[in-house]
Amino acid sequence: MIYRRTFLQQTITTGIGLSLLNTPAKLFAQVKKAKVRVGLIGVGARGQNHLSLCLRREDVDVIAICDPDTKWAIPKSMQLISKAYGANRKVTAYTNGNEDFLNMLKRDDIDAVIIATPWEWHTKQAVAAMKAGKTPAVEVCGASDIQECWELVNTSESTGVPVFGMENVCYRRDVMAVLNMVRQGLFGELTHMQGGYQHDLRGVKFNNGQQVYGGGVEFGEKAMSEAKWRTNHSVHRNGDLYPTHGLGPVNNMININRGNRLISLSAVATKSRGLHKYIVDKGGQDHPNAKVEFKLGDIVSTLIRTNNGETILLSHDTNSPRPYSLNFRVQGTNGLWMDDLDSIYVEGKSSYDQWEKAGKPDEAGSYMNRYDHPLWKRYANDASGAGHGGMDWFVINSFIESIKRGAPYALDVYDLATWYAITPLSEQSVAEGGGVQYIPDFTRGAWINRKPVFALNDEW
Ligand SMILES: NC(=O)c1ccc[n+]([C@@H]2O[C@H](COP(=O)([O-])OP(=O)(O)OC[C@H]3O[C@@H](n4cnc5c(N)ncnc54)[C@H](O)[C@@H]3O)[C@@H](O)[C@H]2O)c1
Repeated sequence: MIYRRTFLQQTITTGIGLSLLNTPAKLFAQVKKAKVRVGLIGVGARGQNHLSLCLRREDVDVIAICDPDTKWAIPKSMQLISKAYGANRKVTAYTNGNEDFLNMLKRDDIDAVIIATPWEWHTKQAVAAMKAGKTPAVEVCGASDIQECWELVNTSESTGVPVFGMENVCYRRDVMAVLNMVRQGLFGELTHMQGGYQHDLRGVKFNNGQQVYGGGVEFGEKAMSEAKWRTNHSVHRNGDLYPTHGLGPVNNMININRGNRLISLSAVATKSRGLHKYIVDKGGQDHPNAKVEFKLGDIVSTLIRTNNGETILLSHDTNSPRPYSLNFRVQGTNGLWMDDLDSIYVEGKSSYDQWEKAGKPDEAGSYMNRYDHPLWKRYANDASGAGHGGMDWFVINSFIESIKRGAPYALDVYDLATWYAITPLSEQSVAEGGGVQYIPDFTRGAWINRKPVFALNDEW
């Protein structure tokens, strides 16, 4: 067990002053370590990415993996492990059904776990990890209900075990350069932001059971990887099911949970057409899945209001043919950046009413070059070849370096709970025709004094 209980948690567990249970435990203390011993829960498509990155690092020992899929996930992961570690080093695989992660968590030689499982497992597994004294890094999604978000926060506070939220887009190179621009005041005072998940997932939501992507229109038991579980969320739910890629990055720009907070949202959805059409186009009108009624609207728009007066528009658009875009727009009193058109406008610098190109980090003199974030300047080579243009390296690096240094996570349990909460609240809002939903303050008031910690320098 690597976690020292802080004074605050000692006070709670010794029963002096129960009212402290309502105070956020900001004092999570990790013990510094030279090497982090990691277990992975869920080694499907995403878990294998994380596994590869862990295997590349000299400061990580992969101790165990856990996944009930012995046909694909476990053999593929074991191949990666033996390629990196050779035949003599033993890494244990826990494969005995959905609850075997509990056995993995009983080990006393694991410090941290990475959770990359279907959405419905994240909270259960993160809570069990915290209770077992292992600090979890949890993949992104949205919660099933608000209670889940509170469970994450309450367990983290009561056990003193910190949680890392694996929002990799926060580490995207252009997004970090824009964060740098924001912090240097280029856009003036921010007023409005946009972000979202606009990704044609039809080939992810359906496959033929033999390959991860496309090749058929099956989902559920006849399919593999995400089509096995993710598509069912589109059958039963109507809201922003994947809010974090758009929200996480812009939250860092306006210091959400650190001097600012999300207050309320209102969401609306279009009709649902794309998934049904895809099944008919690819599988024919007579395919049994052509009878499935999908609840998820093709495009869900969620408008969020913050305490400090900004608005954030999130879009969730995963059922239609379209090129990938996270739809970022970051706008202030002095100008704005939009990623779709690679465009930027800064009053006093840009010609009146004319967009400029934001450019690329390797284009001398471009905005992206001049404002390239110090972390990327320092670590671009280490990140090279890692998933999603390198940002996946940064997310693992941030998790591991924080543990090694005994430092607070840059993306913590309050961030995770806030991101996750958007999903059930947007579902509720859509069901009420756009009715306003209030977003809980998971910090219980501590946001007023908490200070920004995300990527303040070039360290990690
Ligand atoms: N941040 C990103 O860019 C990004 C990209 C892809 C996926 N993800 C997220 O990663 C997570 C996993 O997605 P994926 O694409 O790897 O899906 P996947 O279906 O390929 O992998 C999930 C794995 O979890 C395993 N699993 C299911 N129940 C389990 C349990 N009870 N215990 C242990 N393992 C269990 C499955 O057998 C499967 O191998 C999801 O939350 C997804 O949204 C994030």
